[in-house]
Amino acid sequence: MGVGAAAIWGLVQFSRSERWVEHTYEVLAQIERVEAEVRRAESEARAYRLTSDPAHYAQYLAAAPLVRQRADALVALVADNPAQTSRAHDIGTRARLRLRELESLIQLQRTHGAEAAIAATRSGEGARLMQALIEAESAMRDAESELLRERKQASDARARWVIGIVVVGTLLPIALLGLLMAGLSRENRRVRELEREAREAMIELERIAVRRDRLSEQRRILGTYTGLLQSCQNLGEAMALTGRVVDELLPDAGGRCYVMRASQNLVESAGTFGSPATPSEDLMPPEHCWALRRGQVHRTDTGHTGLRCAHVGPTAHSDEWTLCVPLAAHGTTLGLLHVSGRASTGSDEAQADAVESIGEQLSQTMANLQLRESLRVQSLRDPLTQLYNRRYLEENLFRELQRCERRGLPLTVMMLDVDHFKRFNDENGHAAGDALLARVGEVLVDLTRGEDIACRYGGEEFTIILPEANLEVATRRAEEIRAAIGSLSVIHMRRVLGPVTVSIGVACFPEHGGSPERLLAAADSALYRAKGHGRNRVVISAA
Ligand SMILES: Nc1nc2c(ncn2[C@@H]2O[C@H](COP(=O)(O)OP(=O)(O)OP(=O)(O)O)[C@@H](O)[C@H]2O)c(=O)[nH]1
Repeated sequence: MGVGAAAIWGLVQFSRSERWVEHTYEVLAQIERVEAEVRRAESEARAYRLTSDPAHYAQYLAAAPLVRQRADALVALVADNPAQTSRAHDIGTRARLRLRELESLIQLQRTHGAEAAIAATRSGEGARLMQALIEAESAMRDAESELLRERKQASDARARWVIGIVVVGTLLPIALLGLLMAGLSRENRRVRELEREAREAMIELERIAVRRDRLSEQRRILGTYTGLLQSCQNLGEAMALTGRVVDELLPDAGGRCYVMRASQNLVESAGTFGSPATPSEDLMPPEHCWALRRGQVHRTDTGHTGLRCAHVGPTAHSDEWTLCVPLAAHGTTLGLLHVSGRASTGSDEAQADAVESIGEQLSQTMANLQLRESLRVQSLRDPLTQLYNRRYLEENLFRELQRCERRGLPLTVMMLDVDHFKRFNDENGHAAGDALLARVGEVLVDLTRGEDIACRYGGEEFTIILPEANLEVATRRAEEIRAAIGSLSVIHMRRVLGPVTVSIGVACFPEHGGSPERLLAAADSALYRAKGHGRNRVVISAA
């Protein structure tokens, strides 16, 4: 706005200066016109003097008033400048003087002839008057030229000022516009940055919400798992449940649950689940797994530099990860939980943590189940021979008998007693007697089938139930047992003990009895008879 006003003011001033310059030129032109008219009148007067042609006289008469007019116009033109007005008056006066001298010459010619007029010119008066006029004109012209110079300078200065104003007026808005644009661009960038940060914050929030939902879902699954785990009756159930839960938590991964054998020298797969990214051995020594060696969780993937376990197959995918969680409780290694998957399927640290929690829960459960199992075994087995005890025998004989009866199958009971065991004890010591009984127990396990039930009935007396075995088969088996025990050589305290013999009584369902009591009594009676007939023999019930 200010720049515009200054520019307009500058233009007005410039135009005013220019008008003054034009005015100066006008003044100079007017001086020339005055002189030109004077010279025209002078020329016509001279021509008339020389030719006496009235046409020239008429021309002179026409030129003379113009001289006065031009001189008056010159005075009017410089009316604003007193010095120049005075000079203009001087020019007018001298021009009129020159005209008057010409007129006097013309009158002289008209009255005395051309010769007289020509003679009059020789006085030089005309040349002096003309010279005076030229000098007056020159003085005025010089003064006007000085004015012209000053006015041109003023005009140029104003022109420069206007140009300056215009340039400033043009560049300033451009500069301001540039600054404004830079500010806007900065603001725009800031807004975009804020938008980006807001977007990232939203994405992070969503991620956190998804993670929170996933974690609460994991907690729910783990809570249910822990509850169900406590109700598992055996290791098989616990392993199957664990497989299902790991599958639920890591649907794109898979693996195996392993159980440590009682010998502690092999870890055996007890169940598989999901789709593992890489296979893992069924049966392996514990040394094949870094987690079992070190007793701590072992991971391999791009973020973990852990060594690959020997039980895991070769890498099939670049984004593959493996996780081995040792299952241990009370300082005893119970097994291993092994999972493998691929990072691209979205499994994360939280899921790995969940698998570790599963490992901890499972370890506790395995320890409890093993404890329960050992208590159960203890309550059912004889600790010296590891054979079933009498309580177990009585419970199962009834059940097996019913099963065989329902299916129309035979069942045989053998009663076995070590001959002269008292003497053996007396000669070799009670500990040697124990060693012998334990060895006899092993023979009985070796020579019976899985479904047969070998028990220590009490003392040096054993009972074997052979479901589905008839008298003939059972007698053959009894002979084999008798022969095997007869050829035993037991080494105790670096001494070879024995040999010993056994007597066996055999009773068969349905021939010798239909109830557990009757069968046991029949077998015992047969054993008694075997003893009576000299021992080291098999006697079939006579009932
Ligand atoms: N070392 C040991 N001895 C036992 C155990 N249970 C019972 N005995 C002994 O076994 C012996 C059984 O002796 P007896 O019943 O007289 O029978 P036996 O000497 O084998 O004679 P026969 O049966 O007639 O051939 C007793 O001396 C018991 O002390 C045991 O767990 N360990």
